[in-house]
Amino acid sequence: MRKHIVAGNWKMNNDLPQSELLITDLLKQNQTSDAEVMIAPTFTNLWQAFESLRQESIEVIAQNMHFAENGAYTGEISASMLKSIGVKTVILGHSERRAYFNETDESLAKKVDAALANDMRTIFCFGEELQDRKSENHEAVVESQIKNALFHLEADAFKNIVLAYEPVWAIGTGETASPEQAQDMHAFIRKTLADKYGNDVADSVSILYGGSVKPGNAKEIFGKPDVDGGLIGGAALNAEDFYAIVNAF
Ligand SMILES: O=C(CO)COP(=O)(O)O
Repeated sequence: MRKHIVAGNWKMNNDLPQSELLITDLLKQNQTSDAEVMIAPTFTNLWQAFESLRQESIEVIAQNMHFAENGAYTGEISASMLKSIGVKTVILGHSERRAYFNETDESLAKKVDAALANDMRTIFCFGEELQDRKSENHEAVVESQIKNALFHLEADAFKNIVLAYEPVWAIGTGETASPEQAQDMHAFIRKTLADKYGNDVADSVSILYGGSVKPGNAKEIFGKPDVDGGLIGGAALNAEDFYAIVNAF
């Protein structure tokens, strides 16, 4: 059985008091599903979030990290720094990192290696832009993003990899991929994995969907056989909305 995962990516939202408030609200919600729940606050709020949630079933994860262990990389954070405060999972390759901070498949491959070398789990994000979908190139784009950043790994590494398909045209736009579009792409991703690593690996990797998931559409999207969860942006900033999505399984 693959793990169901719902992760809230807070992006660059919430200062420390706002983060504390949202965590207080999250702790008032009831979980009725079997999903693993995660939140990814900004770096400055990670320690506080970790302390508040130490005894709870919500995992605190990071939005990004550098590939180097340490050194002259002003403004960056390493895997070992995250680990030292208890963070065990990191989101890598988000389309906003790729678009605004020049992250490439090549630099992401190094980040994935650094996370794995530190025994950290990676939620690896990828997805096509609108023009790729319009020109029916979406599968080729996604395939190359996955191959370039991940296919140097041994099969065993996929125990620590979660995939997140986030079509760029559906992020923060209110426009969602239809449940069928999500399912088609997730099945394609699983086949791409199976062709390289075999069915056992492909069937064990959780593939999340991200892009305007809301309480109103989560059930239908999560109902698809190859959708194992969601990476949630805007709706993760409200505790009730977020738990309505967590409980959509
Ligand atoms: O980018 C996302 C999660 O990483 C999705 O963001 P939205 O849910 O706001 O569309």
